[in-house]
Amino acid sequence: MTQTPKLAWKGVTKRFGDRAVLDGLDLSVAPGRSLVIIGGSGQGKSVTIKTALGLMRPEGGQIELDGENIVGLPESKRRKLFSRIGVLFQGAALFDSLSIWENVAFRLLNADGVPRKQARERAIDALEQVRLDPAVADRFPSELSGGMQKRAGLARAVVAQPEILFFDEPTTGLDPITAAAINQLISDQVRRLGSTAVSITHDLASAQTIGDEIAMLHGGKIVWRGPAADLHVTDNPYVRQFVEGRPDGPIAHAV
Ligand SMILES: Nc1ncnc2c1ncn2[C@@H]1O[C@H](COP(=O)(O)OP(=O)(O)OP(=O)(O)O)[C@@H](O)[C@H]1O
Repeated sequence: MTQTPKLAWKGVTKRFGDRAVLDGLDLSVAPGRSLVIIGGSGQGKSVTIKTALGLMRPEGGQIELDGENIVGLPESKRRKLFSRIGVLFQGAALFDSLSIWENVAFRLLNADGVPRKQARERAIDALEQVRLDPAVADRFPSELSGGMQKRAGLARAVVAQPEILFFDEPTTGLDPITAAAINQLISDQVRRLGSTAVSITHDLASAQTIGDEIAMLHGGKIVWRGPAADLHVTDNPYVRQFVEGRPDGPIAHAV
């Protein structure tokens, strides 16, 4: 018997005006696996994640978590579902007016009703997991470098030990060395928690560090999927053009 995927998009369609950004998207990720979605700008990578988070509602298809459709869940059920999910948004998305520990513990304090003292301890543990000094806990986001903010965002994503982690362009705006450190931390945390991970990135080095598997989204569908190591050997024309950064090829003709 085949294993039920942790998360699956089944025939998902999402339109904006006349354009179907997702056009019958079929994609799934098995429990404990890390899937990275690559693809050109505007191809619907963020929309794919937003539909799974319930931030955008698809017009067609199903999105299944552990085999159960989660499209159109009422708010109370959606909130419950969120307690099983951690997200690192592009730009870390920390609240400027909250200290770092309050940012990291936001969900514990505001959704899970964890007392402040205990929430602070858990936040500091999570900061240590991402190699941030406990002294950072009482500082504010504006006092941290971009790389440290990403680490704090990662600590917030993992603090409640989620079953599923989403990473939206986790290394955008970082220098290559800091980006490599963040990729390694992401990979370590996903493995430590045994979580299922879905990431989107433009950065191929990032895709190969954090992904067991890579899927390429183009024209609202997955045009290639394979083990991360195959990215550089597949002869799929979409992947070849993307990896080699060539302006000519099926991607240029399709847009
Ligand atoms: N709320 C919205 N209203 C209208 N159009 C939208 C909305 N959100 C996304 N789109 C459109 O959907 C398409 C896909 O957007 P999306 O952000 O998912 O692309 P992406 O693959 O993540 O691109 P990038 O790599 O540039 O971030 C784009 O053409 C975008 O303009």
